[in-house]
Amino acid sequence: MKVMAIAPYEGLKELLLQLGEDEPFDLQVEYGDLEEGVHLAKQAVNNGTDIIISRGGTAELIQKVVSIPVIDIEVSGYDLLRVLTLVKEYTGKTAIVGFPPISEGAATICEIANIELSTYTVKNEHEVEPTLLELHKKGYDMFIGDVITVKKAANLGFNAILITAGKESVHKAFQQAKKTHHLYSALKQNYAMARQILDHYQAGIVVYNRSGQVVFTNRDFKEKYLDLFAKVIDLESALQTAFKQETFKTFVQRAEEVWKVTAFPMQKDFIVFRVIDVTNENALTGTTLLPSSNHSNMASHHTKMKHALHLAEIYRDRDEPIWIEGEVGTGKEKLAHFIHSSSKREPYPLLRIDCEIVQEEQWLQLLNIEHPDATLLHHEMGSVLLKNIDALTLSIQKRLLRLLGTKEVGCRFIATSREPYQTLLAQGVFLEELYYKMARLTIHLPSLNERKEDIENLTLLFISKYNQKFGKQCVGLRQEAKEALENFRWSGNINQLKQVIEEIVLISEDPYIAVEDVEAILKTKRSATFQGSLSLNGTLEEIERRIIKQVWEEEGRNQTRTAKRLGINRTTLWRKMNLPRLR
Ligand SMILES: Nc1ncnc2c1ncn2[C@@H]1O[C@H](COP(=O)(O)OP(=O)(O)OP(=O)(O)O)[C@@H](O)[C@H]1O
Repeated sequence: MKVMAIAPYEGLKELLLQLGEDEPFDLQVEYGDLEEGVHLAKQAVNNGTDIIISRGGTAELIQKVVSIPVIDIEVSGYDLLRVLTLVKEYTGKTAIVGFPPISEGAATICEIANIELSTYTVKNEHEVEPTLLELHKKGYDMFIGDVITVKKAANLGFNAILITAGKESVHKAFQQAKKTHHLYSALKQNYAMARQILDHYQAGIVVYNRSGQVVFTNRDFKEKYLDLFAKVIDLESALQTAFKQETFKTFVQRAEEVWKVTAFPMQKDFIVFRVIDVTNENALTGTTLLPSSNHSNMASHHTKMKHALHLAEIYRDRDEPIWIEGEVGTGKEKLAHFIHSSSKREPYPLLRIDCEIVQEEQWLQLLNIEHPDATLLHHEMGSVLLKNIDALTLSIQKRLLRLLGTKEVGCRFIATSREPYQTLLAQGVFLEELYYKMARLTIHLPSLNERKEDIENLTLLFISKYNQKFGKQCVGLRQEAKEALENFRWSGNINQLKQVIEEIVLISEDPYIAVEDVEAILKTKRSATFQGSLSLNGTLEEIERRIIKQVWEEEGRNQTRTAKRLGINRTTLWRKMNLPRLR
């Protein structure tokens, strides 16, 4: 055991050296008062000292800055008795000025030994000087106290006697140092073991205090996450949430990596974060974590579309689920990305669940109420896009409803539906209760045929995109080409327009797209109709299925209009084509 004793006055250094000779530990003694003592203590810690011994104010200051045990050589009754006996015969007026342990102890001894002395208590260092001055005015000319009192009195030119430490006090401090070291060694060993376990733990561990300072990290965290963690996570709100809700769970997307983050409070003032890299874990088919991105190009000239964008801006920072309705390819998903990426949840990714693709068993994994780590429950801080929610089977709808009813789900839901909700409810294919839960805020997107005034701008946008892709230099559209696009019936909406422009840009040779190129491509789209090249091969059931699919595509994948055009009801349509999987 290595002990460093820091004596705030020279005499104590001598006593410590003398008594230390009989002790079994390795003792080094230095003289140093207050700040000087602190400086020595810091050096001692760096040199591998196990325990520090000091006295009074110096010990107190050292205790605040070092993380090893500091033993105070307390003022004992003997120390007081000695000094009181010394001044007993002094004829001037004497006062004892000190912190409570000194002043109260002295008062008791004076009473027992019948010594007439006044005692004054100070609560901190700054009170010493005014107290001395005040007492001096009252006629006191001798003061007794510890190093601080004596130094201040000397500075003011008053007489003062230091309460020095006696042998008993120093012996007691040595005993205490040995006991403390024994206890501290055991704790140190436990700590080292815990540290080793955490360093071999296959997850990054970091602990923050309330002010956002790191107080602990394990090896995995230091190696993999240290530089980026505070950048990819909104630390202030993460700490606030974890303190408030006792938990914080989220996924974080960083370039190609996906991290699963879980946090919880510890001992009131700290938050422990566990970070696991789940990039290579098998993602469920149909679910994707998408980083937030910039979607500034959604502007429109169309009144209804402008209204939809205005609503999106109002809704983005609210936590209620949003239901976006619109025909196939009208930009529902794009709007969902815009809402998420421009919201307060932007630091976290958007979990996209394609309800047409995700299978029943996968849903069980996503919605597993019994499992606290179920993906949906874990994505508390981000947004979840339920793409084409109208394709959910009733049994999954019931499970989702149950989950929403039993657990606090922290993520913000955005659902998109190709079918108008009135139809879904009237046909009984969607649970009314779930609809009202998921559609607390609603946005309707107009079809492209309704917003012809946007066709030109969208076309220019897509031209620039495909110029880049194919190395072309198209700079615009001829008037007739633009009119041809505006007069076309866009059953697949923006999605279809985008695909058409891709083909046009690819075949076009002129800087301005000619109407002939547009017509050539649009013709292929039109010819894919009933009368056109519909194959009559296969069984009657297969041909019927092909016809239904054709009409469904032409009607913008709208089940109601498809059913109406074919003269059958929606339930029959569902049964015949198992529509949700028809893509
Ligand atoms: N305002 C827009 N500006 C540019 N591109 C857009 C815009 N809106 C939609 N798109 C593009 O059109 C395509 C279809 O959009 P999106 O997937 O968002 O439609 P959707 O309504 O969700 O489709 P679905 O009905 O198939 O789910 C995407 O490639 C998207 O990038």
